[in-house]
Amino acid sequence: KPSGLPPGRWGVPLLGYIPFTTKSIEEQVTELHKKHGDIILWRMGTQSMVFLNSYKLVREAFSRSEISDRPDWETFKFFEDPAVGIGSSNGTLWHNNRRFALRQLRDLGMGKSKLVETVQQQTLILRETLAKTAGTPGEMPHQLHVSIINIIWQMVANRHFDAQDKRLKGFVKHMDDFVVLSNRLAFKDFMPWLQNIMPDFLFKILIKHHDMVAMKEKFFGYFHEEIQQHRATLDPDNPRDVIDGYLIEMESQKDDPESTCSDNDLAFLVFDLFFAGSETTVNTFIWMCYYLAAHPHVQRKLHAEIDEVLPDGVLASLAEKSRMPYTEAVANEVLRISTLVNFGIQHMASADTQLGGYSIPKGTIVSSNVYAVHEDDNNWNRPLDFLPERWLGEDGKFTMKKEGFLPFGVGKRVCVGESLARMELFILTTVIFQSFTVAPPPGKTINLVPDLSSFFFRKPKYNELVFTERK
Ligand code: HEM
Repeated sequence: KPSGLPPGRWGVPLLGYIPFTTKSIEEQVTELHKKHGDIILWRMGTQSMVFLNSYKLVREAFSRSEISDRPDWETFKFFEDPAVGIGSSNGTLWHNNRRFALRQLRDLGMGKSKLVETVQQQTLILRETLAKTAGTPGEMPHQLHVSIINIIWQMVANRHFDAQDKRLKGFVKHMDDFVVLSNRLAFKDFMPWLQNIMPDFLFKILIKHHDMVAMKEKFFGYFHEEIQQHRATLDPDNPRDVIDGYLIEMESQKDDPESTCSDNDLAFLVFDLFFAGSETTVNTFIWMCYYLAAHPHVQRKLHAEIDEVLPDGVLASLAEKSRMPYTEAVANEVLRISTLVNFGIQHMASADTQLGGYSIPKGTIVSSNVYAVHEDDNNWNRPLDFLPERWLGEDGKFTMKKEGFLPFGVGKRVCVGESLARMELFILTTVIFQSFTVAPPPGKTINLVPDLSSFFFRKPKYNELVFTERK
């Protein structure tokens, strides 16, 4: 092991350190954190993975441009070289796309009534769906997924679909299949030498190369079709959505040799907004329902605030947000305690650098251990308890505490959809809990232990819920 690297697991060449244990990566990283401190190294295959366990280190690292690239992984790039879109790209193209996306999300996602109305409408559809099964135990209806996807479709392509729409069903299925297939690409990223010792056709079977390529064509076919339809009906003076916005920008740069715009880039940008914006929001709301079902006294306070500020079924818009500190506190506490994206999205060092007194060579993968930060008792009093009150000042007002809070990341690659996600959570929570009480089925309890089987998400485990209509 070269000197100067953070402490941790090095292992053997090519394979790195392979533990013989059934423990999840999160459990193992937690053990390494306890043993070695706030910065640890774990060599997985050929990849040097550094995990940062304190807020201070994460903020310092992710504010630096030399630790703001994405890994050069096929799992992120999907056979595009160099990567395009926003979530996986680097350099000037990423910069341009990030600026573009932030501008679009600022115009469409915050306060502008069109998207707020869409979120309200989609939440009302969810409310109707829940009303049909009120009083009977069941899982969170699929309509939640459909509603969240429709909100993104509306913003991106000015469209929405019926829950029964075949195209939407195909779209949701492709998205799930894509996640499963992309896991196979990890072989290419973590053990690239396999490609040199295996016949090409066998390696392609291993990573399901042909299935992935076929899936990519089908999936991206949707977006290219949508882009063509938009181009054919574009009115530059009245942009309808993100696709129109991009096409206008592309046209204005058509004579600029430095322009990074292309149809393919736009298709990936659209994909990134769907991908980054749907599972995250859906699962955060499921966590919200689970925590409220498990903590009826919190739910009662939430109901009281909703009834006071939004009497007689008045629909929430963003105007009420500042008068609903408890609702905001509940949302923040759910984001903290559930830690959905437990290792953030991976960054990569684009140059040799130093961090926390250790060397970080170019190419090192750097992850935040968000779970460690969210349960750090230097940042939080009784971190393992669900206490929305921790977000309220003595005057009862909501106080945003940034130190030690990382659900959306921090620094140069911080989530571009945070304001949209917060707006969705606010409207979903107020509209659904205005109408319903949620509880576990009689005699049962809610299991709040997360499913740690996936590297990227700390998903809620399956729990049955009973939504009961409020009088
Ligand atoms: C509760 C919901 C959400 C959570 C918890 C969440 C969390 C995150 C996290 C942890 C990152 C990685 C930051 C980093 O690399 O350091 C991220 C990036 C990103 N998020 Fe979100 N997100 C949510 C909703 C959304 C929504 C609604 C959208 C847009 C529709 C979105 C779009 C993105 C994009 C495009 C990136 C990549 C940014 C870049 O690479 O520069 N997210 N998000």
